[in-house]
Amino acid sequence: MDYKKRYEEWLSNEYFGEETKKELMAIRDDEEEIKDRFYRCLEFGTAGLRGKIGAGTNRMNKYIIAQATQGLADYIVEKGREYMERGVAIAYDSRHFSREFAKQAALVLAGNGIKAYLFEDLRPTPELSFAVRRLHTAAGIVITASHNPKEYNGYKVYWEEGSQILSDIASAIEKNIEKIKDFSAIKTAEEQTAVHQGLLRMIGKEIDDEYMEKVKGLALRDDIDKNIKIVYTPLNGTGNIPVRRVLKERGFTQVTVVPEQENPDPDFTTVGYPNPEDTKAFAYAERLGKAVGAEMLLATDPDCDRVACMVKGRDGDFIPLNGNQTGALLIEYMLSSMKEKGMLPENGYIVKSIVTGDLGKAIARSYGVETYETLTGFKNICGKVNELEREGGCQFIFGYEESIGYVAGSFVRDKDGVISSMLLCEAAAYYRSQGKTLLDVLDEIYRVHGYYAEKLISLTLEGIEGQKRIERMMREYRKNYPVEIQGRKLIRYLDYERGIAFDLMDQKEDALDTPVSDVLKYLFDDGSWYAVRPSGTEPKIKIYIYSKAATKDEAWEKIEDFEKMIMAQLEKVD
Ligand SMILES: O=P(O)(O)OC[C@H]1O[C@H](O)[C@H](O)[C@@H](O)[C@@H]1O
Repeated sequence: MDYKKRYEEWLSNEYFGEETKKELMAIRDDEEEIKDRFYRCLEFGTAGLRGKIGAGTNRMNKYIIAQATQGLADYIVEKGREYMERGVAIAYDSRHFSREFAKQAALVLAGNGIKAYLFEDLRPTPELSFAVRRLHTAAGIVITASHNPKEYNGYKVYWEEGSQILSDIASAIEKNIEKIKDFSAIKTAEEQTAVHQGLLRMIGKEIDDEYMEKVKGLALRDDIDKNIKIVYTPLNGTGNIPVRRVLKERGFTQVTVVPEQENPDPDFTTVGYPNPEDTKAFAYAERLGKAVGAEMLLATDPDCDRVACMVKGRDGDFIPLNGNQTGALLIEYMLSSMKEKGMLPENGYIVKSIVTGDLGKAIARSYGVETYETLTGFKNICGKVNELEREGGCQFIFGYEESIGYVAGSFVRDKDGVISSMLLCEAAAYYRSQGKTLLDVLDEIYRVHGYYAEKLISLTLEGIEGQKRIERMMREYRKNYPVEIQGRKLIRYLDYERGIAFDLMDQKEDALDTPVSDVLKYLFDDGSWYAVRPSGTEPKIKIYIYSKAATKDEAWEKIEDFEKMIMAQLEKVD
């Protein structure tokens, strides 16, 4: 169906309310806007459905939520009675309409005879993963757009092991969605009826308490200096209550929370783009940090599955740590503490993505710990954990990505900003008791393993035109890529879409055993490499550049050379 037909259908079908029709009537003469809202239906990307809030098939609204949930409900019904009774746990964040969308999803499930466990108020995404495992539900839903700007919302789906669905279930749900030709076929229960029939149950404190105990159970040491001064910002999202609570219960007495960003604010008034990967999100925390003499700043993203930190440097300024550096520090802290305490398993492993740097892997190897790699997305990282758990014989220690997502332990199958905030504070407090900051420890790591540098470049290209240009860039780059960069020679490239790895030395092609994904990765003879891929959560093309050298300057020189060459190549594509 073309976009115009979809638009007309939404205007004429009685299922769509007056508000929606009014919103759509207002864009009647704006062809571009109609096209943008209706040229496609939202699809499951890196982290579920994600889009701008508004009326249309390419937008997030209660109809799209109902439609997606009907698709999920059909999938659960196909699985049988037992799955329907086990039901679905639902959480939501602080965004516009998150609460309403969560309720809508619960009522569609109930309308299909599936039990819904709805959190009474906003909760971090990882707690939903915990709830799925704890309540033994068939599935889970979180209404969140993570760190996207305020105009966005999203819909993440979890399956019974507590991790986000992979492409097999996502395409089964998408097929079910396609079958819904008429929105009025979606079954929705009345709230009262759902409660009365035992199909809608509220959950809250009991899950919080158990989750908290589990998180604290991951603590590795108590010989730490808990007087470390920390400034924390939940960026107006869901982290405020759980992160504060875990730090308090672990005995950290000097935690100050940024007051302007403490409470939920769907407009993210003080931060704009609430992504702690971007150091601008730390502006308020930095100011407060200087005023109170903090040694470390922490920021969780709005659904609190990710955390970033900044550490006070020698001159008093706060220095940001990127996801690769924080991951490396957490690996070093965890593995060295486990080793010291005789807790390091012989068959332990960590998981990272193919675009995450190699320093964590080098550290893990030095402790005899294996590293597995997956495609981008925590669903893939935790999917690997699920798979290895089924096979048995090895023990998961830590999973992480360069995009500041980390998890430890086995009770949450997603990245967890609460767990990682606790571990980061613990690590910082432990090293403080030895007179070191996390920056000092990072330097020690570089001295032992070599200097690793990395740069992530994201080009934002919005709308249909942007999407097309990203497609063109990927298509062109696939055919035309540099084989030499300032004397460094390309030795191997991997094309995850075509499922091949090509070795330039012996001109040999191997098949990759990873699922198909639009990612290109180029490896050079000096150990440097880079990858190019479209983002699955934002209208961006992402370029990840990595180098390793004996010194910092040398490592950065390489990054700059690579950046110039890659960007020149990409910018040729208009
Ligand atoms: O690079 P993108 O496709 O935008 O994904 C960025 C991040 O999005 C979500 O948070 C996923 O759970 C992460 O695993 C992923 O790294």
